[in-house]
Amino acid sequence: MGSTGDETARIPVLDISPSNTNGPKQLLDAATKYGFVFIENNETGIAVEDIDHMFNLSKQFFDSPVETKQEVSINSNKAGKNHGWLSRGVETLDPSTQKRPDVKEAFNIGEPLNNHLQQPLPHSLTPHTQTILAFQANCLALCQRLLHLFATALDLDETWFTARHSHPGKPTGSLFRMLYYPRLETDDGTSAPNDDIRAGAHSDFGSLTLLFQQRGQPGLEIKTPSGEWAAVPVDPLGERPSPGGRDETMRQPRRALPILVNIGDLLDDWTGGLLKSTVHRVIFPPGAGGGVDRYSMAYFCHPLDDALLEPVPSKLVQAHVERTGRSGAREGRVMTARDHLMERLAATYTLEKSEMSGAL
Ligand SMILES: O=C(O)CCC(=O)C(=O)O
Ligand SMILES: [Fe+2]
Repeated sequence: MGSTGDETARIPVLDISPSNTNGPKQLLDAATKYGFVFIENNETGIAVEDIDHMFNLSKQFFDSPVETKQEVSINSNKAGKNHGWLSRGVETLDPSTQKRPDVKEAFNIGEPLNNHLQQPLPHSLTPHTQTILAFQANCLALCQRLLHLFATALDLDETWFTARHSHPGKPTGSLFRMLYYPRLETDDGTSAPNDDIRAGAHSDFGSLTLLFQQRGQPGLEIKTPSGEWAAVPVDPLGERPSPGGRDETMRQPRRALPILVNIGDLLDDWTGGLLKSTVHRVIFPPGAGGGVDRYSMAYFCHPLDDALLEPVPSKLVQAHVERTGRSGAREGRVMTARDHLMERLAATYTLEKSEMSGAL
């Protein structure tokens, strides 16, 4: 499984507001070096109240009785494939090393079509449908902003990626996922890490992932090029000491946490590996962090189902493809984004021999 390093991952924190004219280049550099980047959650981001609201809804859902969650189970007839609630023990993200399934629950909500969700919500969430739709729309808008910056940095037509990720009435593979990792319960009341893991090592399937975390609930790690695991901070900016030495933080409005962004396998393949998808996992952190529940939310952004993974007409990408010999095509055939997703899901099904599994 690899040892947990003491290291904290050095992931850059970027300002992508229009006033930062170096934004596109800084974003491309981070994506090619680390595959992970924090985005300052300023006017270009998502309101902290909206994120808090979604975390409250998520907690409310995971706290609800198991029968309520069962109604929207991923295995129930009502929910479409990949959509719905995954109970603890259903998903094993790294079957090659894990003795036991991931210690987590998840609720997968597919991308709305024409502003309508394509699956039933549990009763506790139905009154909040508009809030959820608005949050998904905000996540998509942030991904589109990032894809626009990537196109600029790669010297492409600025809509090259965005046009392939969203079009009214057309389905995509995008998915919004609420995650709940219960704290570790041990017989003696300690929270010492054992063989259990919250989410096994994996890389994400799509183009970009946005990850929302909460203060005091660490656990995410990324694999560094040397093969060590490095902790991803929840708050890479930390609390800055006030000049007078007094703790001013209590009197100030709560600062929004930067949003974590990572590159998925599809964008890695599409760019011949120029943009890197990086392996990551979620652990019970040693010490106090392992003894607290962790809630996170991920938005997995995927292209339109029928988007062709044709060569990206950028000199930078083409030079990289020539070096690596990799492209979005299989045996010379240009795939669609949907083919790409199905190929990944099929590989995961075979590994796990379960009806539904795998990161999206
Ligand atoms: O919860 C997290 O921090 C990460 C979740 C994740 O990597 C995934 O669901 O793909
Ligand atoms: Fe992931």
